[in-house]
Amino acid sequence: MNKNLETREDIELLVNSFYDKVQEDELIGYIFTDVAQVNWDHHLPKMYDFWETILFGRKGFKGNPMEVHFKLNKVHALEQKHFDRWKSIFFEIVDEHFSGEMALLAKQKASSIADLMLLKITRPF
Ligand code: HEM
Repeated sequence: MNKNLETREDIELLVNSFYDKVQEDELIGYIFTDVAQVNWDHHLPKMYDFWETILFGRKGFKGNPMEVHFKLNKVHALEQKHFDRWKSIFFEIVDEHFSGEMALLAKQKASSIADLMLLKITRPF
């Protein structure tokens, strides 16, 4: 039985492991490393804040994820297959480290945000 997802440290572990795996992925890794040339020192803390806000309701995240991905899509088309892979890596990493209600919630939230993002990107009206 894995541990519950309950602290900032847990989120840091989740986010770090997730993006380690994302960067190595042959289908979506290059979008982060080559296309967007993500500055990880900047992006990772932002993602800790994002997930703390989503899961624990703590104020802290400032950003506009829909806008960021909308712009990214103009540089490199983001398609269903990319979001499917994003979700499957996220699910895998959550399940590798955590169990319990928060782990389930993290997967549900990730999934619904990903689906909404793809919908907005493909039908921007
Ligand atoms: C294939 C799918 C995706 C790709 C390729 C992608 C890629 C990116 C990239 C390149 C950035 C900008 C990083 C930077 O330079 O600072 C970013 C930011 C971000 N992404 Fe994604 N992303 C994807 C899906 C998602 C999903 C499903 C979520 C949420 C569940 C998400 C949440 C975020 C957030 C919160 C930010 C920060 C936004 C901000 O700065 O306001 N991404 N993403």
